[in-house]
Amino acid sequence: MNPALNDVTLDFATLDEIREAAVASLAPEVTDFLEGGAGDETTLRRNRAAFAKWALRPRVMNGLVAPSTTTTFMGLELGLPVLTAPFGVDNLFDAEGHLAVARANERAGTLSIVPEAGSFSFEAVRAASPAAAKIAQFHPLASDDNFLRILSRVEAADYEAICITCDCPTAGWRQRNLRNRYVPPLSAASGNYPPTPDSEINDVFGQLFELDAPVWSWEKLGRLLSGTSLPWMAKGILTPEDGVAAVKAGASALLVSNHGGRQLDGVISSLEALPAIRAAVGPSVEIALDSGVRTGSDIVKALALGADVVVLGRLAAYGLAAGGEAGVARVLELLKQELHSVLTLLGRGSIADLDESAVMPIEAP
Ligand SMILES: Cc1cc2nc3c(=O)[nH]c(=O)nc-3n(C[C@H](O)[C@H](O)[C@H](O)COP(=O)(O)O)c2cc1C
Ligand SMILES: O=C(O)C(=O)c1ccccc1
Repeated sequence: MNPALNDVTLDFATLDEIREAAVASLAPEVTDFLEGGAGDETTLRRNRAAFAKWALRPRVMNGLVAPSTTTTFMGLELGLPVLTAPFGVDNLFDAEGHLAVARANERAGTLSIVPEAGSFSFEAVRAASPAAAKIAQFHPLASDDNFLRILSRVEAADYEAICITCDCPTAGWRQRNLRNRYVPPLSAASGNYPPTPDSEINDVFGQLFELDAPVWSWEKLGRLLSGTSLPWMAKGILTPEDGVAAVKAGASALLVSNHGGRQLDGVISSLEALPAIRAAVGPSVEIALDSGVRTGSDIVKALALGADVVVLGRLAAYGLAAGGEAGVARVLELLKQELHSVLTLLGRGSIADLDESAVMPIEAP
């Protein structure tokens, strides 16, 4: 964050202004790292195009009063059907990183998914905001011992749910970073791995830079998580087959995601993937969706097509870069206001009222 922006943060009138302020405050190679995708960025573009292929179907004059946006996800209460995404190397965007993200979520009544590869430890983020830092994300990478050690820390710090990132055994082929000769600093991803002689940081995140990294199995993941009483969600699901496999391994929730177009270029958008995954796992499995969510009407479309909540990656990071805690809080506030406007104009009194009748497929404009 540019400190000069501090006192004007609440003047941000639109989410686009927040993105512009973020880009203005970051070095160009950091902006490319944040905004870029893998390969030709086909999937990155597709994530946005997918939302434009659905129109809203409003019902008017139905006597509704102010819409309700409260819900629950994985047993946790939310004022909005929104979580912020686990994004690593967060002190590249603001010195307070996920401490600020969690505090902003607390202000909005939403929750933060706290990353293993963040600049602050799970314990520190939880302490900064026990009300919002309730879900810890970690990677099925490197040794079983390290995975179980992280799990124990998350349990001891009183996190209430877990998110396992399943689509990132190795980093995607990110051409902007290659052209910029840019690799984000390992130190910014080391909040959970302070540099001691026996630190395993290089085992865990070193694997992200290996091309032929070993990939875990559902069977192994399910076995290592069988000892925890915390519910877990599988992040990075794009097919009904993997949705069903994750549930079989013990997941109670799925995060339908292509990692914001940053992993395998050429895959479908998460919004396109969602309906078949919902159909395959049925109504009892909770589903979150990320990758391309940028507006209140995007939230409505994702929920109408089968998601229970959405997760914000770039939008949260833009807020952080534009104004630290206040910037993220402003992102969440503007989204909430837009969501209220859209629900009222759509004639839906609560997010539970969002089903397929709220949308129709159209030719992309
Ligand atoms: C800078 C950055 C860092 C990220 N780091 C992680 C990470 O450490 N773990 C993870 O599971 N996903 C990570 N992601 C992916 C996000 O959790 C999320 O899936 C993605 O940003 C959603 O798409 P969106 O940015 O279009 O909202 C990262 C994303 C960005 C932009
Ligand atoms: O950049 C990413 O998408 C990502 O997942 C990540 C993972 C570890 C450290 C930093 C970013």
